[in-house]
Amino acid sequence: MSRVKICGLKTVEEIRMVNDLLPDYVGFVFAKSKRQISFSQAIAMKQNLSAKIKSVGVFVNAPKEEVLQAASLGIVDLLQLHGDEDWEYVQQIKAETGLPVIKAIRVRNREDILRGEELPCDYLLLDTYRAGAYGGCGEVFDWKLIPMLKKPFFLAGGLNGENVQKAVSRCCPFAVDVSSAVEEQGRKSEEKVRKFLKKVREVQKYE
Ligand SMILES: O=C(O)c1ccccc1NCC(=O)[C@H](O)[C@H](O)COP(=O)(O)O
Repeated sequence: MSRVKICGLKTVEEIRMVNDLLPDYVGFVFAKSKRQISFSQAIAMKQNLSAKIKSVGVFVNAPKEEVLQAASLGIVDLLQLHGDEDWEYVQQIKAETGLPVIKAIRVRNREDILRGEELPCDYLLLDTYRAGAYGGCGEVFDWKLIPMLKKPFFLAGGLNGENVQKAVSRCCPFAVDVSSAVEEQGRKSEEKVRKFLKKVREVQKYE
């Protein structure tokens, strides 16, 4: 049964909306992005978030102190490292925060994914590679590149209400992750999030 992460929420209103729909995870983007939020925004959002939904802090090559601060503020239940963080960085963040770590891999080829498996993280997140952008691009990568993996993985990159059932059946991810396709004018759309969740839950009913 694939879980669902809705990434890039920016407001308490969006939090109230997902509290009714209950995805498994929401992502708070602290990296430079059109979806970037501050720690004080995240505090208000986490205070209003249902205890049934876990919050994931998304960082790109951040100073370790920044990640440790987010962990100590209690605004994140998991950490997503979405940049070029190496083995030592991942290991240190995991040891010092005690939080589960998701390491994002921007996939160009199968070797990128296999190298990711060697990192001391709890989960991988497989996303589309696009030069000059770290994430949230809304583009699909070639799922045929995904090998058999030992680690559970989040599948990201251009997922939407039309392709997510195929993605779940073909790739069997631990979770699917979406951002761009559930937005309307830069905000998460209730209708699109609802449809995405329905599609994921539907495919699993028939398996
Ligand atoms: O979403 C962003 O703006 C972002 C910026 C920098 C690093 C990571 C970012 N997002 C991480 C995610 O987990 C997204 O959900 C993932 O990249 C998929 O996005 P999309 O293809 O738009 O569904």
